[in-house]
Amino acid sequence: MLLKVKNISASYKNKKKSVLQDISFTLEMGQKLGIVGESGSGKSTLTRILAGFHPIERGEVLLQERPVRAKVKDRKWLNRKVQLVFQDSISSLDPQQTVRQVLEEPLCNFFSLTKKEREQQVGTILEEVNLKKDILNRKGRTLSGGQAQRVCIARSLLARPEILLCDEPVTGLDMMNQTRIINLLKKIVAEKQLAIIFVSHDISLVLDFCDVILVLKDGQQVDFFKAVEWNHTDRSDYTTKLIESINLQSLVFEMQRKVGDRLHPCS
Ligand SMILES: Nc1ncnc2c1ncn2[C@@H]1O[C@H](COP(=O)(O)OP(=O)(O)OP(=O)(O)O)[C@@H](O)[C@H]1O
Repeated sequence: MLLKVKNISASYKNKKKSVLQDISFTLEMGQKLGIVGESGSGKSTLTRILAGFHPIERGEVLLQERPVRAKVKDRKWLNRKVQLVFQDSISSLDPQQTVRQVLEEPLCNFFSLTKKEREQQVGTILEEVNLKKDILNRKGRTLSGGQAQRVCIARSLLARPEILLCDEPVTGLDMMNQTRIINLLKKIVAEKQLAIIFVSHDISLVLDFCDVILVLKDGQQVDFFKAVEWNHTDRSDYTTKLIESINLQSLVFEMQRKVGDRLHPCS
């Protein structure tokens, strides 16, 4: 078991009620977990907890059996194991840094490598995320949204994380770039030994991309199910409404394609 979240609750100082109540799920290596829910349902709070940025009130989170806590002394350990990719990729890049500096940072922070080894790893990761080498001397603010998101994904992967935590990673990108980033993330999980947690308000995207889905509503877990079992009858009314709200034709097509891919992985 890679990650175990057991009956956690969380709140903010200025809020009377817990903003997350009794959340439980597990995540295995290589799995893609989607967290879906409307605005204010607690998705970002949950991701902050998993990355060790927000404390829990009750319950526990175990990453490879070790408790995840919002403590400074656990910061370095968690920073490498759980890497974050945000929606607003351009503003998560330091405007003063070149892409080369951005990509070398995790290598310097987490590993003892020679300059040549760092250059090799940066070169390899650029190829993996489909970026050309000439991007290395450019600064974050000169990049397009799609390029900036690829740089952020590359930076995260260089830390060799166990979990890539993507919070609305394609929101704000045009359709073409959304598809490219989703395909890139699919390729990454298929090739590397890691798990992805993909946070989105868009259930059709999550059903297409993820293996298991956690649905949140007002801080409560209303469903946790396998994506291929999306049409089972024991879904909550809320999840059923969410699913009904998307274009059913395209969903059936996507699910058939997904099941087909699993049955015939080489075709
Ligand atoms: N820093 C904060 N201080 C106080 N309350 C907060 C804070 N951040 C979030 N909240 C509250 O916690 C609840 C959950 O918010 P959260 O941002 O986790 O939801 P979300 O599902 O990620 O929403 P969105 O999709 O809009 O980002 C909301 O009621 C929100 O108002």
